[in-house]
Amino acid sequence: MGAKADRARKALDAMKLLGFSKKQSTPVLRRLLKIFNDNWEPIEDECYRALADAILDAQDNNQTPASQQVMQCIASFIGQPYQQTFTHPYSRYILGLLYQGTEAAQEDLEPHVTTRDDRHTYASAGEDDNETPLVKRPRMGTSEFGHQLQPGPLQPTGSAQGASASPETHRSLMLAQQAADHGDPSAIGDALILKEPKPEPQINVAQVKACRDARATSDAIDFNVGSSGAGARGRVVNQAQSLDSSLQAVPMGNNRVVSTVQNTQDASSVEVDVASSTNGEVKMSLKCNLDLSKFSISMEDVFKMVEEKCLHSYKVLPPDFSIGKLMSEVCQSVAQLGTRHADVHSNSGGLHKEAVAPFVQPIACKVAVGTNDNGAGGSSVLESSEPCLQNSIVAWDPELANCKRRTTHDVTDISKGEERIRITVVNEFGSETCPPSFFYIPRNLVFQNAYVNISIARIGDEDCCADCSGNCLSASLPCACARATGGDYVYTPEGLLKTAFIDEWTSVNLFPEKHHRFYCKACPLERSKNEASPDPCKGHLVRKFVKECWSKCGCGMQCGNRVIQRGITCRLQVFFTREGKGWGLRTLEDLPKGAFVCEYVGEVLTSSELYERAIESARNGKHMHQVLLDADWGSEGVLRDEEALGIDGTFYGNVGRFINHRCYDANLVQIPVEVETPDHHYYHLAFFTTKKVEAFEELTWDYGIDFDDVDGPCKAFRCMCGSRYCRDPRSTRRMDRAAGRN
Ligand SMILES: C[S@@+](CC[C@H](N)C(=O)[O-])C[C@H]1O[C@@H](n2cnc3c(N)ncnc32)[C@H](O)[C@@H]1O
Repeated sequence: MGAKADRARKALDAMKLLGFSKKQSTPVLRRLLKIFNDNWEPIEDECYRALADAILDAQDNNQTPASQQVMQCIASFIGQPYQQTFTHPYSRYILGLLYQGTEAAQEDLEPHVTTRDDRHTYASAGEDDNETPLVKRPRMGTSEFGHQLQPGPLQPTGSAQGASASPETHRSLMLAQQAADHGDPSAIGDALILKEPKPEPQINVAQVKACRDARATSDAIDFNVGSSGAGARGRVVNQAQSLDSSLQAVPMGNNRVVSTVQNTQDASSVEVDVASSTNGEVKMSLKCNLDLSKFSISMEDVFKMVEEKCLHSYKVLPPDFSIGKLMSEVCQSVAQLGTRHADVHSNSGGLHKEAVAPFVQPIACKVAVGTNDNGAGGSSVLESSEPCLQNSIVAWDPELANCKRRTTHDVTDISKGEERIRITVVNEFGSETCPPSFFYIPRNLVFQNAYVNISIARIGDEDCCADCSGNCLSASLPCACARATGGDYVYTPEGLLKTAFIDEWTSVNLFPEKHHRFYCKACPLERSKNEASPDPCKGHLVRKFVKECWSKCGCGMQCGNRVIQRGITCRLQVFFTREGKGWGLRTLEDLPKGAFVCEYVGEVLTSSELYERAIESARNGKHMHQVLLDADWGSEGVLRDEEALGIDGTFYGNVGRFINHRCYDANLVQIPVEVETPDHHYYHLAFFTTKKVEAFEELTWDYGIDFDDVDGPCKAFRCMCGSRYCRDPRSTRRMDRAAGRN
């Protein structure tokens, strides 16, 4: 028996001991081997924990979709049997992708395929609830203050690859699951990080088994859901009664979508039918083979029962979860897809335009100009007498964002579809339904004078790996891009930043006094404050860079040395903090140490533009939210103004602008990442986790504020981070510490 077969046998034996059959374990093992490029170690680690987790995950995927829960509830109300015998279509889809190219793909999957549009259709039928972690993952445990807080150089804690194979494995699989939860098959490709993108399978309609033993009298349950999202009405009708005449059910491809939930073994089926009219109404109906003629069912009771069932199945749902809302969202999605469809048609000559539903407002809230809608809530943003620009965030005044323009936030996705994953907004404590106004941008934009020269010609051979192919991390020798980090890649094969690097960066940020500072001869910052006689430079921390492969490299987008350029992949939520810090950002899933969360994104400004904005805001008694890109100013000689850059997330930004400050033991660290430009005038500022973070924990970073600097021009907010190491002398934690109470 070959070594590989021997290892496979051992793995299957180990699974057998855990109660998993060979049939259950074999395809999952094949899949893991593919994910890990035939590397057995992460699979064998911790007594095959990754394999066991993956098998459980595959089983988890057999969740009951909400539409089917509705049918079950109705069946149970009228006392008819309802037997669930199907597989979750998305889990099937994930498996389809994971198994592609393997024998298992052909062996294990029934012919079930769906087109991109049909997946939307199915998602519309109540499957795609991105707002909530429908499948609660097992927690990985959090080590409190997981990294060193003692001054002094941090010791690398060993190779991250070996040290935490299991959580990393877990994360790969979680990402795949979450991608499927989101109905985003393209995300699955990335979740698998090292897999080549595969062509999508093709079929017309999402089909799953359902309603096995139901009687065949074809009744329909119609839900009239207001397109404004105001609520949901329902009634049960006989199939003979068709959709209201006001709602023209037009053929699929215009404004009607039909998703058949069908048992492939018998003829019974549940049909989800969504139609929209030209006056903006959207109507959804579920048709099932149940004899409802003798029963009068309250939709309220049905919804309540479905909600309870969802809670039972999915474990974690937001407090305001309701089937009514889910239905509303289905209707909005139909309308939005209809609008996109309209655009396509109008661009191609306006044909069919009249058949398309007008745009229906998303669940949204408008923020009025000039309202005193300070997202920072109870936190005291003290006003500065003088504009201030430091190496990190100084203070933030969301009101300032309001004074320029007013925008509308979609609380079901603050990114308005700009990110690959939806980012919801919730406020469990206050009356403000959404954060103050700003424009969401997923990537930095140059404001005006900043010199951001992205040019292929400027990238020399030494700054790219043109001869590479596929995934640089699996090459026998590190490519040229790894030279920037001492010839070693900073990422693990699972896409996590290695522990040694995180600890090093964290140390620089936490203990700047222990690290090298660069003092400019002619500091651009001081120059922008006073060109005629600038003050001496106050020093800039020298920070190490990550260098990712990019377009001039021969590798592909799936290369393991490309992480931040793929964008946000973890499930995030903007929420209102209870401590009075205003809005914050949290994760909805467990994250291992080293996970990329998001970039700090905003307008790229020159140091004098930043300063001008700071003056303007100080004049209004306001502060701004600016970060300097000064990590490598020391190697640049004398910088011209247009080369000394910073990022301002006040008016245009991404979720990074919601990350609050925490003294010392923050769970994120900001790291400079070079992607498109070899010089370090411009770079990306990326947030990675410094330790394991549990689902629903707030994400924080240490702004580096010196709270003791009471004489300086900048008056920091009163810190409410709650850390036992809080530096703010006004914080109760620090006062307690000073009094020897903790
Ligand atoms: C980058 S913004 C973070 C998002 C902000 N909380 C919001 O509502 O938009 C920074 C501002 O948040 C508030 N903030 C952040 N961390 C804080 C903390 N630890 N304690 C009190 N306020 C905090 C301060 O008003 C600060 O100026």
